[in-house]
Amino acid sequence: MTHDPLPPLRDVIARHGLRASKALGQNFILDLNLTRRIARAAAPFDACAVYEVGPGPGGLTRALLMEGATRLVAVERDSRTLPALEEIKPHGQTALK
Ligand SMILES: C[S@@+](CC[C@H](N)C(=O)[O-])C[C@H]1O[C@@H](n2cnc3c(N)ncnc32)[C@H](O)[C@@H]1O
Repeated sequence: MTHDPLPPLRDVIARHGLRASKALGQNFILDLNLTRRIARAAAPFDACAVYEVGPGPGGLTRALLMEGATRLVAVERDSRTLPALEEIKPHGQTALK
């Protein structure tokens, strides 16, 4: 996906009642321009499997998909974020653990 077809991350976070937990070191990046810059710094993803540790609600995950990651495995310890991550799943070959 080259554009973001998903609702704004801020809305997704609100809809799922997510709050960043200090105990889990959480800090969710809402700025898609910033997450895309981060993802671009790691690109290109041709023929790569991308492993993302700690996607939270998926801000960087979306950006990785938009910048060309087609095989993405995201591992998150906070199960509260899984419903938000599930919304991203149909937009890439994404595995959630
Ligand atoms: C700073 S937040 C990053 C959030 C996200 N990447 C973003 O784009 O905003 C770090 C994330 O790592 C997760 N985390 C912390 N320890 C972890 C672990 N051992 N395995 C998987 N996820 C972990 C936290 O629950 C949190 O969601």
